Amino acid sequence: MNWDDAEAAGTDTDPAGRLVGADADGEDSAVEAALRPKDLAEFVGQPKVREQLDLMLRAARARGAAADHVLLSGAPGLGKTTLSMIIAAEMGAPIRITSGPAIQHAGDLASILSSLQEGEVLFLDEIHRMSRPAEEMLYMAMEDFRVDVIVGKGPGATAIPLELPPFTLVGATTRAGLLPPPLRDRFGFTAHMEFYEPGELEQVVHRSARLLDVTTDRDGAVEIAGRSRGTPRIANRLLRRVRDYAQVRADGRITREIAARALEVYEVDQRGLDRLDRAVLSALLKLFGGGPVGLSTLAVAVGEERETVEEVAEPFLVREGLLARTPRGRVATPAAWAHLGLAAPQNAPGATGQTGLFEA
Ligand SMILES: Nc1ncnc2c1ncn2[C@@H]1O[C@H](COP(=O)(O)OP(=O)(O)OP(=O)(O)O)[C@@H](O)[C@H]1O
Repeated sequence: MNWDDAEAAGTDTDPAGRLVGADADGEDSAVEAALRPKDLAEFVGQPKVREQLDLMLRAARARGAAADHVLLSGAPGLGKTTLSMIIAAEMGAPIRITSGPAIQHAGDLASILSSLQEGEVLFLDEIHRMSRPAEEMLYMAMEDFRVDVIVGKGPGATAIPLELPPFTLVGATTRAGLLPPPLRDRFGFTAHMEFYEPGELEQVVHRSARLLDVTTDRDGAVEIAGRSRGTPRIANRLLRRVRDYAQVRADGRITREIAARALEVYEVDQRGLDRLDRAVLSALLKLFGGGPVGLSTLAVAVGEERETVEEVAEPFLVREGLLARTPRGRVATPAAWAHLGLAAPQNAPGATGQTGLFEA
């Protein structure tokens, strides 16, 4: 598993209710629809993806043809579902939404494909989790707009070809590396969604605040954006919690001070680390002098499962440059000491003469 995959996989297992988890929770699903940008112009950030998609969609529209199949990869909460809806809206086409885990049999896919209208967008979330037979059926559907429906079983089984109307498949995955090359190659356009810059998240916060009818000044938005781990879904969720605080404990307006106080209550620090992230870092620094220490030992020290530390806390700590996974164990970087306000001892990893540790 490479680091990107680890980050993506990690967020799949976010404990329910984790304020800084990137997966959608029940409350998110309810409000996300209202906060989703409706067209490319409203979609914040990802300038390259936007420009490339814009060109592709304009050209398809001019030709009066269905757009090419699109593969969107990237961590949860970065806007893959939103973009798929925008693609449909820009093409003036209806959209059908399903996911890999929902398609366990080729027959499930055949019934969806055979009911598509001409030009319809089929959004297939978590496409890497589709069953093998369904995946193979999809190859032909994507390339030739045709599927073979197998009728009967054993030696008497026959394949009945079924023509499909031209459609656009938008596949989304957190794990592009897991897609078999024949599937990946059938997408005419592939986009990797990056984490958002603080300035972009600030725009997301302003936009959502407007839609939620809450007033935030510039510094308030900056404060929320800085704690949102590069992810619009988290920015929107933190905004909602700060709004609650502003309504109950202040006059309803969001300023830097209100945002900081609110997120202190919810234990999300200036860099977006929550209680679990800080517990891992704190154990690594205070109990093990910054490491190296084995994952199992670290997990016991924080009273969590090994998988929770590895898949939920570590990916973000690695991305932030606070923790490194080395062949000899987990190691805190000099930035970790600084973040927790501790002085690194002379012999801490990263101090003079110890740098080799960080080469994994
Ligand atoms: N570029 C953006 N501009 C403004 N809001 C955004 C942007 N990207 C995502 N959002 C908001 O973040 C929320 C999550 O986005 P979305 O559901 O599209 O993410 P996703 O990548 O599909 O996540 P998952 O992989 O969990 O399905 C939505 O409410 C959406 O409004």
